[in-house]
Amino acid sequence: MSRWIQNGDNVDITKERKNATFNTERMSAWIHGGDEVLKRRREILDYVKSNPDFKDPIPVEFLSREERVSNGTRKIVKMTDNTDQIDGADFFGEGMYFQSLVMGRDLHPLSLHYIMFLPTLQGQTDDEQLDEWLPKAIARSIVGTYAQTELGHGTNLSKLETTATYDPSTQEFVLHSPTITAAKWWPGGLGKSSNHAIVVAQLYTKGQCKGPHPFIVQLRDLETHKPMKGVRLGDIGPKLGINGSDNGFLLFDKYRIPRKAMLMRYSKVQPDGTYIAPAHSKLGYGTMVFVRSIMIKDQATQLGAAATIATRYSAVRRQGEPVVGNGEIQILDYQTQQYRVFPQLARAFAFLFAAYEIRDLYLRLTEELTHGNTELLPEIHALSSGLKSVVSWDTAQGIEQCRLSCGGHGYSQASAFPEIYGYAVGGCTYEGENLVMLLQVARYLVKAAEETRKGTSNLAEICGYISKTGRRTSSLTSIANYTTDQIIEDLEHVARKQVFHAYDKLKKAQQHVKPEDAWNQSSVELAKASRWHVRLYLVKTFLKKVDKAPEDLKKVMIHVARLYAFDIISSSSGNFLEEGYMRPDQITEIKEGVYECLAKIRPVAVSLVDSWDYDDLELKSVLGKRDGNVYEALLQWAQNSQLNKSDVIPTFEKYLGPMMKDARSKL
Ligand SMILES: CCCCCCCCCCCCCCCCCCCCC/C=C/C(=O)SCCNC(=O)CCNC(=O)[C@H](O)C(C)(C)COP(=O)(O)OP(=O)(O)OC[C@H]1O[C@@H](n2cnc3c(N)ncnc32)[C@H](O)[C@@H]1OP(=O)(O)O
Ligand SMILES: Cc1cc2nc3c(=O)[nH]c(=O)nc-3n(C[C@H](O)[C@H](O)[C@H](O)COP(=O)(O)OP(=O)(O)OC[C@H]3O[C@@H](n4cnc5c(N)ncnc54)[C@H](O)[C@@H]3O)c2cc1C
Repeated sequence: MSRWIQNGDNVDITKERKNATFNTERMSAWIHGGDEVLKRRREILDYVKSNPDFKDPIPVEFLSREERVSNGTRKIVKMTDNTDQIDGADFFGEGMYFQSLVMGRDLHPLSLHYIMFLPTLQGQTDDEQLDEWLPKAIARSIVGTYAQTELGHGTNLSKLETTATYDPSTQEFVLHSPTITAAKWWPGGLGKSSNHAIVVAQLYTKGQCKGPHPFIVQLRDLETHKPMKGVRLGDIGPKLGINGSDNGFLLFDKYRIPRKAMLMRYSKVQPDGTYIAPAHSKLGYGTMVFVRSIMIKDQATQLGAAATIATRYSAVRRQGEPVVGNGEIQILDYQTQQYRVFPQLARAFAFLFAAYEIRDLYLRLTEELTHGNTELLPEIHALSSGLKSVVSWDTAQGIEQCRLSCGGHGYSQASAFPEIYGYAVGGCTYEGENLVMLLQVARYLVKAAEETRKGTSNLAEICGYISKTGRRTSSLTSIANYTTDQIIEDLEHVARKQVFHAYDKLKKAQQHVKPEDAWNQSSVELAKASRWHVRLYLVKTFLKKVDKAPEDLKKVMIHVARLYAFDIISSSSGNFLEEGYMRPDQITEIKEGVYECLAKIRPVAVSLVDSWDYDDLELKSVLGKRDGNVYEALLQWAQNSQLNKSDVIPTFEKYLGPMMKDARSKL
């Protein structure tokens, strides 16, 4: 039974909760990593709810840009005054939850300080630099961002234009933006809030360019907060989402910084200008790998929120009367509605469980790097890049499906969908544009294919399927007997086939054209191979997690996990039918499997979304309210509109009034 049934809740949603075949508390604990984690979430929630400093004056949708930045800044300062309320070391868990409750989806002027500035200091400084900068950054006596992208270059770091030229006579670097396209553009919090930044610039020493390197740079005076001489910066204006964040631009005019401003854990420049290269050329990209890994949980949380809103609303919304006279039915009863919403819920779970895996892998990498071992780097780069791309894309599409499933009310900002979408879809672009990152995965897969073809393969577990000899036809007989192993075998077949298809295309093209043209001409197929590789990983991870679940939870979650897999197969049936691997009747079976899963999930859908443990404070959606009383809440929400401050607005007196008066006088 759910703990959420209260007097005054909408009757339909109450009835749904009574249908639960499992304990939502147990399910929540399983989803979030155990009873203790759940208990801590509740404590953090209670703390946030009880603190008036974290309240918004009105829903943020009604605030202007300046008010959003100001309100966000006020809250994040209060929030970070109170980090003793959470386990600071558990950024992925308690940190992200705390900030999500307090800050919502607007981001804020300290986002980059915590997500990239601090992690770069931790990951890229030598001991002396760490001692100098980390305490200041933790104490927030300085606020920093991560300034890498430029107007002219985002993806291709090797062509960044900002230069850092070493001058041994003064032991300083001279930072310079030689062109307009060299202007740093996008960094969060850069416009008006940060007084420091990690600036990624082309390092020149002894007349040679050594490629992009990170520097810690003071941008504003610590007392007046005015830009330093030689530094020009500002806000880049409103965006599709995250308008509480002052993303900014930055130009340098021969701005001098000390030699020790170059972060020297891996690469070094000695006082005489001698350059010492890092053990692995991509170690300097470590913070991006970190963010790509934490993004997976963030995206899963956004898609889970969208699915929760759509499911709860679909339980209380009644529309259509299939049997005339029997009254309108809950829209959740329509199979088409279930087909639209439940796969999004299944995806959100798949992404969350993958997020746990990538977190563990990232922690292993950090540990290995402390021993100077970089072996895991290519694997985690490929996996985090691939997950980031597939997850953020599916999340954006999924949020939109959830929005559409709520009809007209989904289009209102009251639903929270515009906020959720605007926030989450940025993830398709930042930390590496999705297609570019898929092509990074492809480089890894091409190597695995090459190894396999040479017969010398000793592949990492994650791409072990590439060297397997699979079946020529699917062993699926009936959906009821379709086992986890068979599902994985079938997905492995398609992933492997696409990897070799792309690989062979590339090799063939290489015989006729230059390597870069061959790559370009094969890139659509290569990106497809990457997507299949990631989907396979997601399905495996999800099924593995459910396999280990306690029996009472497994009974429910198995349908969700199978829906995730069947939805992938049925919506790409062409790939499975190719060369007769599957027969049309097998695809029909899988489609029936989808419908069966929808029917199994239907009665417990509300309880399943309750198990995600979103509080109304976190959802920030009128449609997704736990009590289901959406109509009263919509009417109340609309009262916040600035236009409702008076019955007759000045614009009427100015334009519409005279127009109508004039027309009346002519009749
Ligand atoms: C405790 C207190 C708590 C307080 C709480 C506060 C709470 C704070 C808030 C928390 C909120 C949580 C929510 C989190 C998510 C939301 C975040 C939103 C913020 C968004 C911020 C965005 C920032 C940015 O976007 S920064 C800019 C990012 N830019 C990019 O990603 C650029 C993409 N380009 C690249 O990465 C590269 O250029 C690349 C990889 C495309 C090509 O690089 P290259 O150097 O040209 O290399 P290439 O020749 O292609 O390849 C050579 C070789 O190297 C391999 N490679 C490349 N990269 C890596 C790597 N990183 N690691 C390992 N190997 C790598 C590549 O694969 C090649 O290998 P081979 O094939 O073997 O040759
Ligand atoms: C919300 C948001 C927040 C951000 N925050 C920060 C920040 O804090 N700090 C920071 O430094 N940056 C930040 N960025 C910038 C972000 O990292 C870049 O936008 C991103 O890396 C993509 O680079 P780009 O914009 O130059 O796109 P481009 O690289 O110009 O991409 C444009 C198109 O070209 C394609 N393309 C490019 N290269 C290739 C290739 N090699 N092969 C095939 N196709 C290619 C892409 O797929 C894409 O379709 C942020 C961006 C956003 C949207």
